[in-house]
Amino acid sequence: MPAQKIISQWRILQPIHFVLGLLILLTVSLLLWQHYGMNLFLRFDPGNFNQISASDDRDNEGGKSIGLISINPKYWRLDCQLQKGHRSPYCSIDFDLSKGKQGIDLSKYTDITIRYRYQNPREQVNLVMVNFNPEYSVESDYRSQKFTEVYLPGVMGWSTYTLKWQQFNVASWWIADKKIPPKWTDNEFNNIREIRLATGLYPELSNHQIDLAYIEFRGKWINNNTLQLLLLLLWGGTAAFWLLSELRRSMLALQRSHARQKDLENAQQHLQETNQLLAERSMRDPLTLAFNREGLSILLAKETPDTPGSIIFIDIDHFKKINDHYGHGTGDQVLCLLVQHIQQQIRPSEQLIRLGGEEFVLLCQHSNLAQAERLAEKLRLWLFSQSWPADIPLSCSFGVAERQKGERFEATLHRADLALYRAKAGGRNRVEVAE
Ligand SMILES: Nc1nc2c(ncn2[C@@H]2O[C@H](COP(=O)(O)OP(=O)(O)OP(=O)(O)O)[C@@H](O)[C@H]2O)c(=O)[nH]1
Repeated sequence: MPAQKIISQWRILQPIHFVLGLLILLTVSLLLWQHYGMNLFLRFDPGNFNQISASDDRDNEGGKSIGLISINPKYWRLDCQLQKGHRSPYCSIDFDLSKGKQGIDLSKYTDITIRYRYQNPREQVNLVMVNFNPEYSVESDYRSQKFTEVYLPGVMGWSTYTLKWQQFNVASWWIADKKIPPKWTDNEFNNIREIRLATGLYPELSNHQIDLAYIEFRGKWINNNTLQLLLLLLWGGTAAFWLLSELRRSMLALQRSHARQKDLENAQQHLQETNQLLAERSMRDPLTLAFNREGLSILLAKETPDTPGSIIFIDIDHFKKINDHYGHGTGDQVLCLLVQHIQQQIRPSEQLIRLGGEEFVLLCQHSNLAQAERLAEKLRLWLFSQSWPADIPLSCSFGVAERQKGERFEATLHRADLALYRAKAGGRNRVEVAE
């Protein structure tokens, strides 16, 4: 595969893929390390431990048993004469683990291995962990410490047993004697001050001999449960972080998309307004801003031949002379002014159209002939009374026609034009009504 292709394939990977890869690698490494390494080990044997002694029931409730310890290179030997006297005669090998007042935390170990032999196979041995906890223990009372024990079979030959802490039980005599509340009756191994290997329950009152080669403790720096919790937190934390960042990314994308949509809407609205403006402009005469012929046809498109109303044809008298005497610019000013004056006098429903040159038409949709004539007369007087550029004496002629039922607009316009013609012919500055 060419290098280019490999690089382009790597590029499609996102940070989350690298994080996932890293997590998987870390998880597998931790699991393997925990399984094959992270070992904790503690061993007591005659070669490495000498804080050992024998104890028995003498000086205690009338006990008369005698326990003696001897040390061989490979094991400790307890010789014990059990004798009647104590309610439960015993001898034991005691491991003193306390340094000052501090014991050893054995709870981090999971496997306890013991190797021993017992000359009397009908008996049991009693392995006891003695834990000090100020909640229920006092320094002055040895028996106030918690006694957690397990019973193992007496075996003739060397035997090795591996135990778990769950196989130990808090001694029932200790709970009963000390009236221990239930919350302190669970196993505890975090401050072990002494380990004892003693003769069992109700032993035969005779000579006993127990040889102990070693006691070993094995465990892991991180136990299974802690490791599982750690991995759970690692994966859960990463997943939560990833979900939150994805959520944030989606929200930002949504915000961006909303902003884009808003921009589009604004642009669309602007376009619509521009279109409307352009359409509006195309309907208007650019000089006077009255409707033009295009505007007229759009206005008429909304009408039917049955739409009632009247038309007033307006024409400036002798406009050519104004142009000739005062110039085309003044003529333009007069046209604009004329439109402004007419707009002031008409209703919103009445529309003024410049047909061309100095010819205008006023559409009066709601007026009959008499009303339109009155309006034409009013406009004539109004325009005649206005002052015009260069004090031009300006007058207009008007031709009025009412739309007949079913009559086309052009026909009405023609009749109004004829009336206008008559107004011109009749001396101008007057209103004529169509027949
Ligand atoms: N200033 C100016 N003059 C225009 C415009 N359009 C047309 N005209 C002029 O308007 C004049 C119209 O003249 P005529 O049709 O003879 O009409 P008139 O002089 O008003 O005479 P009567 O209508 O008979 O009273 C012409 O001189 C045109 O050049 C325009 O947009 N601006």
